[in-house]
Amino acid sequence: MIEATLCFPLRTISRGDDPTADGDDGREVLLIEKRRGLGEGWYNGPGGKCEPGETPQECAVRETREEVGLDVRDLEKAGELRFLLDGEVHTFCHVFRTRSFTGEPTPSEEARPEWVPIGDVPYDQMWEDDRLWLPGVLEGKTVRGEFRFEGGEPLDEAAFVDHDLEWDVSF
Ligand SMILES: Nc1[nH]c(=O)nc2c1ncn2[C@H]1C[C@H](O)[C@@H](COP(=O)(O)OP(=O)(O)OP(=O)(O)O)O1
Repeated sequence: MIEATLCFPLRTISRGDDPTADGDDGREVLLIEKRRGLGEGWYNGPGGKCEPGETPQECAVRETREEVGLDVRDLEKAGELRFLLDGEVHTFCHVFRTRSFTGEPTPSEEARPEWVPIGDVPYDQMWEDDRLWLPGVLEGKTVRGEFRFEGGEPLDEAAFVDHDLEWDVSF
């Protein structure tokens, strides 16, 4: 089983009196377009696999720095997601969000970062499960979820079959 993390940096930008602004109040999330590894070509939060001896929080901080050059702090745990492949736990993923960070998002070999209004998150270019749990996470909720895939490795080519979700959990 792989233990992994995802981190969603959030900010609110001022849109002034822009009449074309939509209903997300200038709230944005930093997504990456993943350039290699699992989920290559899709959007996600920065993140990756935990290294031995590392806490999930430390992993999320390290991966965000490595992938997009942003130093995140004060991470808030927002979710625990279990991704099952053919009945076995493939990845256990800790999800964090934060409004505290320093630095400017910078592309790396692994990722191209992009600030996205939370109403414009490109769910059709993401893992199929994301549309089920990410909107709530971006609204400040906590979630525990299990997502079942079938069809063998790699996970990102397997079929998403079904899921269970529990909201407002404590960690
Ligand atoms: N079903 C799914 N939905 C989702 O949103 N993210 C998923 C997912 N399954 C895996 N992930 C994420 C969790 C984690 O951030 C990442 C793990 O992918 P990888 O194993 O390719 O990690 P990395 O590319 O960061 O590799 P390392 O740099 O070697 O850790 O994929």
